[in-house]
Amino acid sequence: SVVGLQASGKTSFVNVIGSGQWSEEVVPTVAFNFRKVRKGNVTLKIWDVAGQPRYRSLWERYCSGVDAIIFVVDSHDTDKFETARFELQNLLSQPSLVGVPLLVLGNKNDLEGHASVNELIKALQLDKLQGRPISCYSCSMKSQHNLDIVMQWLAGRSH
Ligand SMILES: Nc1nc2c(ncn2[C@@H]2O[C@H](COP(=O)(O)OP(=O)(O)OP(=O)(O)O)[C@@H](O)[C@H]2O)c(=O)[nH]1
Ligand SMILES: [Mg+2]
Repeated sequence: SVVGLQASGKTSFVNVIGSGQWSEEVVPTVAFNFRKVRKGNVTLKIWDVAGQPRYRSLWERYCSGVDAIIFVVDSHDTDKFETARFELQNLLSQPSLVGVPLLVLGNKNDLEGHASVNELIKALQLDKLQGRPISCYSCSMKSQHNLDIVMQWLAGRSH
């Protein structure tokens, strides 16, 4: 399940891994989309959930029972880190999501002034989280930087 604040790049991520298609013009997601992506021997079934405030109450439902939660952050939009931290910590405090692996993507690292992985760990208080596997990568859907390690991580969560 892919969650995170609006305009962080969730749908761009799904588009890029699904079809290699990058676009500046992506329509904000309404509620959610489901997509199947085949990569080698692995088929990913992905919930791409909308990030605007009115849809955030859907996140928990779409994250329960999944093999991994991907939380996408716009690593260039530092003003939104506090809201991202709040929403992430709130989501992960749900009893239904205990133990579900978490992958945090600091997206848009093609933009000058983006936060590093260490800055994201601090801002989102990822070091406070316990009881689940957690990884955090800096990446860009635009340049496709680090998408290979993201795919490796996801393949490792498959069963
Ligand atoms: N520069 C840059 N822009 C990006 C990147 N990824 C996404 N964007 C842009 O960010 C904007 C929002 O992307 P979306 O993929 O629609 O974001 P979203 O998280 O799905 O947003 P919601 O569906 O509203 O929750 C679009 O204009 C994208 O082109 C990136 O890696 N670099
Ligand atoms: Mg979207």
